[in-house]
Amino acid sequence: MKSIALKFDKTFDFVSKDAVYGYAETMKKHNEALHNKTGKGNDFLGWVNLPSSISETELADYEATAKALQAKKIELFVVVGIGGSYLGAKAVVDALSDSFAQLKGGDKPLIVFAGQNISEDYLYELRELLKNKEYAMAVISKSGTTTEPALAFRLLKQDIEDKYGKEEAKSRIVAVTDASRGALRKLADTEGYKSYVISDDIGGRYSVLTPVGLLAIAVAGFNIRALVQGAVDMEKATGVDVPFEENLAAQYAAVRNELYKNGKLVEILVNYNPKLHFVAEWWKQLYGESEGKEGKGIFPASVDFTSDLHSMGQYIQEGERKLFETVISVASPDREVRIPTDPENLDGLNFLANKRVDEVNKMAELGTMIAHVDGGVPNMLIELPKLNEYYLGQMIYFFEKACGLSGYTLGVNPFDQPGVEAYKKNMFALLEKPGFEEETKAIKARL
Ligand SMILES: O=P(O)(O)OC[C@H]1O[C@](O)(CO)[C@@H](O)[C@@H]1O
Repeated sequence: MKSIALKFDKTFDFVSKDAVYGYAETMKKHNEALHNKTGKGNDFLGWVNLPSSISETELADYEATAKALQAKKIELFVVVGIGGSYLGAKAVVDALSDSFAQLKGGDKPLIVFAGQNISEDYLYELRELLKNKEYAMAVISKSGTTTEPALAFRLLKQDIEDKYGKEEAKSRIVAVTDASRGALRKLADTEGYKSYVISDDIGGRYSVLTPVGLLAIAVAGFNIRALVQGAVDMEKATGVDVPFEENLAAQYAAVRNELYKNGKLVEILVNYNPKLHFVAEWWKQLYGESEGKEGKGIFPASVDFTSDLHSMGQYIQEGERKLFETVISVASPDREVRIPTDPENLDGLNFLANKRVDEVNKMAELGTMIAHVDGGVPNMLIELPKLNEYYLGQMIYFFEKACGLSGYTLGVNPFDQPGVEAYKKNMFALLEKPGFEEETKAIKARL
């Protein structure tokens, strides 16, 4: 089986090859700390050996639940969750789905999301849609206390019970949450929902290969075994005994840290296939929450090319020189479209006649990389042979492992997110949540 590849020669105008390879020992040490659980945040390292420890029983269970829900002829599967409790599933499902699945329909349920925002319009419009659809639901929250999904689920739970009756609704709701803590665990146990446990040692942003991601991906009709197999193979390929020269995760972590040391403060994840848009959103949470702390960290940004070359391209080419790019490139598209010859050639495009659209896309990709490097933006390339479950599984684990290594190199704990509490505290104070009386007084005095 082929593997995803990492190319970073287009960073050597900015950082030296020697400096990058000079990280070999550091990366080995950090990789050992991840595997031996001796580094910061070592109570959140359940993801390190997760792929190889997913059992046949677990996979069969997710598949059976997905089948049982599909058997109800559901048109929609509503996934209620936010952050790591939604982005992984969204990333994989979008990457594998027909671009127009929402309009074309098909025999597999579409996945829609809720609880990933607090927009009243969004919730109203979703509830209107659900009135006329057959659907089921997963409510996913590791802590079981996150406001956004809890609020959405309060509304949607009532709707599904009104539509199907309490008993049938019960068989259409799956909860994914912590084993014992949190309001969602209590609710799921009291109501008797089918439920899955997110283990304590796996943080939300590292949870896509748990039921948090796998259930929805299976309901959407994709092959979770191939996804997990890709991750298993990448777990092996980035193990402690794999030398730096062969360890893609260690190399990626080294290059981005060396670029950061040399003033490249923003990393832009680039794709040339809009199906990868949410892979970048997932990656932004993974790296942003893991590294952005203690006044440090590369800012993770993303663009969809070539679309954004016509909006953000100017800035990337000539704006502040604090950027570097990591391009995700898919070697072969799934479909073939050739450009026809036009005898009149009024549009002047006959120089492209008989070429595949992907050839034009690839030349845009190559031309852009060269232009951006010339403009002072170092470029790395992650190549996926194809956009399928197996290579996505490889890429997910590659990014996770590299993130752990990168965070340790930066000197932070890549597995906590203390900064997220600040907005929550203010929101609760403003909403006068019981227990926040002092904060309410203090914040109101500032308004
Ligand atoms: O799964 P939960 O506990 O609802 O958390 C959702 C998201 O919220 C955060 O905890 C941030 O508040 C993320 O780390 C997490 O992915």
